[in-house]
Amino acid sequence: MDQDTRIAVIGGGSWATANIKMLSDNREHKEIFWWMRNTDSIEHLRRYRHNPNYLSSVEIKVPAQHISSDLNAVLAEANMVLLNVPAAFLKEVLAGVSAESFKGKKIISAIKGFVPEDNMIIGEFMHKMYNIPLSDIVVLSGPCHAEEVALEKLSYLTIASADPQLAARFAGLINTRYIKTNVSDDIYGTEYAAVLKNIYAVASGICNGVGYGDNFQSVLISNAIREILRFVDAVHPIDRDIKESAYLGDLLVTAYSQFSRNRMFGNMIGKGYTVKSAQLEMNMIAEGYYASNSLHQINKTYKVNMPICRAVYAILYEKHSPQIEMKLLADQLS
Ligand SMILES: NC(=O)C1=CN([C@@H]2O[C@H](COP(=O)(O)OP(=O)(O)OC[C@H]3O[C@@H](n4cnc5c(N)ncnc54)[C@H](OP(=O)(O)O)[C@@H]3O)[C@@H](O)[C@H]2O)C=CC1
Ligand SMILES: O=C(CO)COP(=O)(O)O
Repeated sequence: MDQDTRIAVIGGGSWATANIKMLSDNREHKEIFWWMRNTDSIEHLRRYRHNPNYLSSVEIKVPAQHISSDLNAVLAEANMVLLNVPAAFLKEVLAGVSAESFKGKKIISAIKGFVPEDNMIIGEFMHKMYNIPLSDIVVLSGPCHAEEVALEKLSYLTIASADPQLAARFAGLINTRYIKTNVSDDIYGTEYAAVLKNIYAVASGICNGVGYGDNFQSVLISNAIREILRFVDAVHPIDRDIKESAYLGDLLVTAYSQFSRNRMFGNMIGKGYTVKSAQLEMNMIAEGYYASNSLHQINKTYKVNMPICRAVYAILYEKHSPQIEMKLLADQLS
């Protein structure tokens, strides 16, 4: 791979802002370009060097002329593309982009969600829709919340690719004093686990919202990791240790953290908010809501026993009572 790194970050939310910070703080030479849809935010960033709406304390060091709402222009500058828009909007954002625009570029997905209409993880979607070779795809996963990156709290990222050299190369571009990196070749398992844990974080929030305590939550989460293992083993059976940070760690941080949007969203649902009112209240993305529906569709093929995901789907999409569903679920956990 050429060492001249020109990386485009696509997305303007919290995690994109955190990724910009990590890439900027990392010492390896690189040029960074940034696409976001919000032109007011771009103006603000150019003048004041802070993203007005997400992680606004973070100082942005990307040159003003490298920040743009013209996606094709930003892609044209880059040889690496870090995708970071919520999965539900990825197709819409990429609507005017051809496979040619991605040709020869390395694609890093920092998204933790399914493309809704296609029910595909992002790596699979980019491979199938844009002909990106699997060996040019990198999955960037946690456990890591954007808010703690802003505070420079020590965090670990997992970087998965079928090409170990590419994974190591990207790790070398993002590690810093406060970011350590693990590399993995489990692109499917890393991505599926990162998407599924959002559904369990919603479940964790729902339980809290309806009044269950820490004792029950620990049982819920130990059952959740078994569900994740059953699912990833069914979809992509390889030898993996589910206790590694990319799987168990990401589940734990999202299910327990004060910063988790999925948990926050679930908590509101448990307290009786409708999906719409919870989404409006948050003003941030809870991927677990969309993932719940896609997982329900995907699992019609695999038929994995996933009672927690089934309960979350019933609450979010079939309008079942959170109290009753959680009571029914409690009888199935051990
Ligand atoms: N936050 C985190 O700690 C982490 C997040 N991730 C993942 O990163 C991805 C992005 O999440 P995150 O940055 O946190 O998101 P945020 O909730 O911080 O921000 C939401 C983003 O979505 C954009 N958006 C909202 N509606 C639309 C739309 N209709 N079309 C296009 N874009 C839209 C917003 O743009 P605008 O401001 O213009 O409305 C904004 O950039 C998700 O897959 C998430 O799971 C992964 C690891 C950690
Ligand atoms: O993926 C995350 C942490 O690893 C972020 O989770 P939330 O979207 O629930 O905040």
